[in-house]
Amino acid sequence: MMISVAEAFTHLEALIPCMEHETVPLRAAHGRVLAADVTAQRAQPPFDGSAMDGYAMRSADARPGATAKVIGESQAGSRFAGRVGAGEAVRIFTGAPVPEGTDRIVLQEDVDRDGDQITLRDSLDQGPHIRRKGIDFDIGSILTAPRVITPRLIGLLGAMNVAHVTVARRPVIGLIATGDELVMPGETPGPDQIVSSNSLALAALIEAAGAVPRILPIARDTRDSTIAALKLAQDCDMVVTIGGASVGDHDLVASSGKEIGLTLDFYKIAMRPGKPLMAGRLNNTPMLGLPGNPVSAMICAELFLIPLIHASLGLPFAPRDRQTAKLGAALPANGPREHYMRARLTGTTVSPMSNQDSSLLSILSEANALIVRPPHDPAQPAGAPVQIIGL
Ligand SMILES: Nc1nc2c(c(=O)[nH]1)N[C@H]1C(S)=C(S)[C@@H](COP(=O)(O)OP(=O)(O)OC[C@H]3O[C@@H](n4cnc5c(N)ncnc54)[C@H](O)[C@@H]3O)O[C@H]1N2
Ligand code: MOO
Repeated sequence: MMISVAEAFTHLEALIPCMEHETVPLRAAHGRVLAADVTAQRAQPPFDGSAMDGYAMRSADARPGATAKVIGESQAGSRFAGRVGAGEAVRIFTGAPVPEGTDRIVLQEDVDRDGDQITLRDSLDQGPHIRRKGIDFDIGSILTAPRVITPRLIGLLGAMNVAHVTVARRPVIGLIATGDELVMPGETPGPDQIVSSNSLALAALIEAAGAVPRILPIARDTRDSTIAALKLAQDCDMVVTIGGASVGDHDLVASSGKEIGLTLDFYKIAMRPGKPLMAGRLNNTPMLGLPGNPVSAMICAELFLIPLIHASLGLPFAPRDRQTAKLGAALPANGPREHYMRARLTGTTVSPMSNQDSSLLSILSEANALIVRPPHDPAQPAGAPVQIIGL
């Protein structure tokens, strides 16, 4: 019995690998998921600072035509130590601490200087061009987990002087391709063989999602070879098989796996492509069995494996985001399976690719979106709204 895509997603929640935490230097934290809240070790800026190059004065003195005596200099990294009184100014540069007694920076463009005397021009602006202490963040402010550590976040954490962060360990995903027809990428295929391109594509997808792929030896179409490969995967955080999922005489993943402790939560979903998807546990290790067709494998990985990886890292377990777009061409009625059609999104219009066969990698690589069609969706005219998932 086929279950729906939504039901499959619900089943998968119980299979999310549970990752422990580790501490890494901030420099190595890009792309990781923050696992514990972080406290700012300092305020930013740590003092009232100038936002411009100019002169620090009392705002009461900053009038067109006024004059002031320059009594010192404040530069970034080295402040003016004294106090500034009425009729006085301090030469100041962007990022420098604002001297005591001043509350306003006058731009150097608005000043004529003669020795240690300045005269303010008529073009004076409102100012004050001062960045108050802690305006960006205060000492002790909390950055909450979980969140993905982006380059922008690394900048923020660096400014907080947080040198190490606690992150979820990256799950190791064992990848097992199955089939006598496959050779490892880079080897020379025989006349009836093909390259296991799925292994490479899935490894890249897994890496991009924040996990560590481990490409295991190809399982040949025998019980012994399939069992041997599955056993190699048992110390991974999750095992992903490719192919051998359907009903053919040589589709051995489920039958061989069961001999060594594989229990399936589901097998077959009402989805196109991806019907023979299966999921369960190989003893304690979560297992996802992808169909072998290259497009089916990639789309199932996009829809199910990426959310599983994200959730294992501590992010919410959620289906891929969907948007609405306008159909660029009419579509016939859909069959009983939820159809994920390879498509090209241009602006707000999405057009299905001409051939939806689940073996076509060239079409998959040209696509930048999937149109999601519900089971039994009636025919749709061009211009109708449809749901899409970005690729
Ligand atoms: N009688 C039926 N036949 C099939 C059904 C069905 O319901 N009844 N379902 C079809 C559907 S839908 C799919 S999807 C495929 C999936 O089958 P498997 O998961 O068992 O995949 P394989 O048979 O092993 O391979 C299918 C196809 O993909 C190529 N392949 C496999 N692994 C790789 C790899 N690592 N890299 C690149 N290409 C790979 C393989 O050579 C085959 O061409 O079953 C249909 N059949
Ligand atoms: O469901 Mo299969 O994945 O279409 O080719």
